[in-house]
Amino acid sequence: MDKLAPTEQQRDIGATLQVQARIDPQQAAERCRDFLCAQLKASGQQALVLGISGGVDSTVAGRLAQLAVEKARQKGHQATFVAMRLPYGEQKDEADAQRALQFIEPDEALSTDIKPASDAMLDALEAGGLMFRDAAHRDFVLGNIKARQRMIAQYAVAGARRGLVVGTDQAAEALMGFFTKYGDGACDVAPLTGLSKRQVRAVGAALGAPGELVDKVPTADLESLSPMKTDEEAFGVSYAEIDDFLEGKPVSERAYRIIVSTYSNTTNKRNLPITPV
Ligand SMILES: Nc1ncnc2c1ncn2[C@@H]1O[C@H](COP(=O)(O)OP(=O)(O)OC[C@H]2O[C@@H]([n+]3cccc(C(=O)O)c3)[C@H](O)[C@@H]2O)[C@@H](O)[C@H]1O
Ligand SMILES: Nc1ncnc2c1ncn2[C@@H]1O[C@H](COP(=O)(O)OP(=O)(O)OP(=O)(O)O)[C@@H](O)[C@H]1O
Ligand SMILES: [Mg+2]
Repeated sequence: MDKLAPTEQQRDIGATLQVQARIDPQQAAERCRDFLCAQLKASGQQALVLGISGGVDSTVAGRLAQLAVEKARQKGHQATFVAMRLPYGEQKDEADAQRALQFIEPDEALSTDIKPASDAMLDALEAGGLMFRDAAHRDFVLGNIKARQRMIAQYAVAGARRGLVVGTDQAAEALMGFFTKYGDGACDVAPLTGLSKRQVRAVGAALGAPGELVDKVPTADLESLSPMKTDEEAFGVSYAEIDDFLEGKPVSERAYRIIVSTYSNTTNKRNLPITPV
């Protein structure tokens, strides 16, 4: 299929999301690690906190966080990385999450099941009169409750340990608005900002992450009725096309149309709350 030459609008969006067409993965890894180390010191906090799902983004951000606290300690600062397993009941890819933890080697690993609290909130909303169109609608709303429950858990630990919550948002998710507002979108530091998905994978490979995690098919895995649903299924375009768009390369007309309209429809998710002044 014919591809469209990159447009000015495409270049503007790539620049807004701070994407570079090419990166040196080793240098990018060092930059992200040093960023986290510097923010820890500048904030006067003593810990980094991050949920580890078994997906590539948290594998990479988690290893960077561990390297950052090790560097901070070398410089004489008190610093700990707390990795959190936050499954909703039993997680289908738990083995990948354990593999990620083995690779990251966090100072500390905590595990909290978010199912009881998530289900209790949905039950209470329904008891209070909230109704849904159908089972799929209810399941989608519960998915965002799960993401926000993980946010609550991470901020509780950050509060308890004088920590900063690390976010895993990268340019592909930012472009598609593919995160839960104030759920996984909420964080204090976001080291993967500006990286396309393939660049995140390249940083993971440079860090020595296991191949099966580096190449793993991305899933938000929030919908109980569609477990392990792939992000690409939800988007209707592939990450390769999203990355090409971000890196200023030609993409198909269909991909261009979907990406630009999704970006436009999710503007509010990348902005601060709307105010009257
Ligand atoms: N125009 C506007 N101006 C200001 N605010 C606006 C707005 N339109 C909606 N809103 C607000 O935004 C809310 C909708 O945003 P939000 O609550 O985020 O919900 P929404 O974008 O509908 O759903 C989140 C999407 O992100 C995906 N996700 C979530 C978490 C993790 C991952 C992953 O990749 O791992 C993916 C998830 O599968 C789902 O497709 C509305 O309920 C409303 O409160
Ligand atoms: N089951 C989980 N346990 C712990 N943290 C989780 C879990 N699910 C999601 N998270 C947190 O939410 C973030 C957003 O999820 P997302 O799916 O975008 O990233 P990922 O799973 O790390 O990578 P990928 O997007 O490739 O699946 C994760 O990076 C992680 O910090
Ligand atoms: Mg995931």
